[in-house]
Amino acid sequence: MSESTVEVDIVGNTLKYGVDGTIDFDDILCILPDPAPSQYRVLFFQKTEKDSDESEEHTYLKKIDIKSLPSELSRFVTTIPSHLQNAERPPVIQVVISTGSGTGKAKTVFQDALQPLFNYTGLEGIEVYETESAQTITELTQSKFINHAAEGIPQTIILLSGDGGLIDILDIFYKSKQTLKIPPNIALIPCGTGNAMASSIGLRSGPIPGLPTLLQGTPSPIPVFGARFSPGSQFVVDEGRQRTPIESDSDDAAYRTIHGAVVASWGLHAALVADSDTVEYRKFGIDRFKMAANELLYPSDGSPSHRFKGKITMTLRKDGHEGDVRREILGNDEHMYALAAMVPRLEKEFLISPESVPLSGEMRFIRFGPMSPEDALHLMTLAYQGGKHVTEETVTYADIEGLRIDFLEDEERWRRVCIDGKIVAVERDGWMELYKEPERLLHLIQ
Ligand SMILES: Nc1ncnc2c1ncn2[C@@H]1O[C@H](COP(=O)(O)OP(=O)(O)OP(=O)(O)O)[C@@H](O)[C@H]1O
Repeated sequence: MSESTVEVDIVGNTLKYGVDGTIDFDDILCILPDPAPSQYRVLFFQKTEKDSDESEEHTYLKKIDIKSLPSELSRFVTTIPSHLQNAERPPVIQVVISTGSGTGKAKTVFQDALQPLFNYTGLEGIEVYETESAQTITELTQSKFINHAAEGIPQTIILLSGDGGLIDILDIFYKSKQTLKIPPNIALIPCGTGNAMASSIGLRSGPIPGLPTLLQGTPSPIPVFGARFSPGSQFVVDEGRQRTPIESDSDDAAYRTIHGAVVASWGLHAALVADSDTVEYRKFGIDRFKMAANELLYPSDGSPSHRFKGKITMTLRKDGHEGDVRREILGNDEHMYALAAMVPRLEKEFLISPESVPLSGEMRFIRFGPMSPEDALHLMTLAYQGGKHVTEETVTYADIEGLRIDFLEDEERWRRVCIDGKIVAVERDGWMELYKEPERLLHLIQ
């Protein structure tokens, strides 16, 4: 790096270099010590302004090499973590670009920031995969990630996606019959719509969210829940037009299982996620959820919002008895919103479960019954205002060990549930049961 190292000055909270180079401290990703003595590499973000209607705004990762380290910059000095570089047991680094996530920015984020990060840090041999269909991540997990884990090969999977990518991976891991020797490390670069997991572990700030944590975070086990369905239940895919079977993870034909780490819901939440998962709605980014909610609360045919019918049974811990549980059936069979969450946030500002601690393994249940659209919207607004909805009398908020719903609906569209963004249509007279998985097979960099 020596041929192009520059002198720097610190003025306030900015680094000045060259003729008119300026870097705001907030735009510094990290400073890497160079193998050469007294040299450092500053990695920083630089935004290009949108100069015409056609061109998109980009945030690029750039670098300068500097001759000395002013003390004001010492807090940025970072060494490459062992989940990216390890002389003794080099990890396989795999990047997955989910081209269908969010509003389709994942590839741009990779080209503008992640690829330069690899170049500037000298990380080589990175395997990069782009999704070509909704099955790509599942196929990659079956053909690559599971085998590495079974062979004891350390691996880091960098996911440029929403929650969907994480869920595709974990479902295959939890259904695998292989003995898994080493959990993969998963790093999230949130590129989805809700990005519930990334929002919950605090990855949603900075010019490229997730990138600082990739460099400075450490792995933690991911708690996972299982959702068992009565055997005729199916995935809803292709904008609601098709149904696909749920792979069974056991020889037991009595149920089907899906795994998740974020949320299982029925009622308003599941219906709005399902209805808004179309190419048309996806163009609106995060607003697609509010638009679909509006249509459900104020149906355009003038009918009242739906009263979802089903019997809900909560499994609760008995006070003071570790491991002992009791079951409680809700007194009312009509519902508007029923949701179990393993994380506090479903979007950056949507705090559905303020008492949830991310990655703690707790599961919380949030439910309210049929009410006017205005009152329902008020509760949703409170959720955006620091999760205040949970103190309202109309809301049930409970720390649960499990949950069962027996659906009492004739029409399929009211039997749709959402598991971490995936939609399942439960069969008529069918049921869903949620439970906490005892094992932790994957690690998340946080
Ligand atoms: N090239 C592709 N063709 C078809 N489907 C794709 C493609 N790439 C990704 N997908 C699918 O698009 C969906 C995107 O899900 P993902 O969770 O990553 O984003 P999101 O739904 O926008 O965000 P979130 O779940 O955080 O709200 C997934 O079901 C994924 O399998």
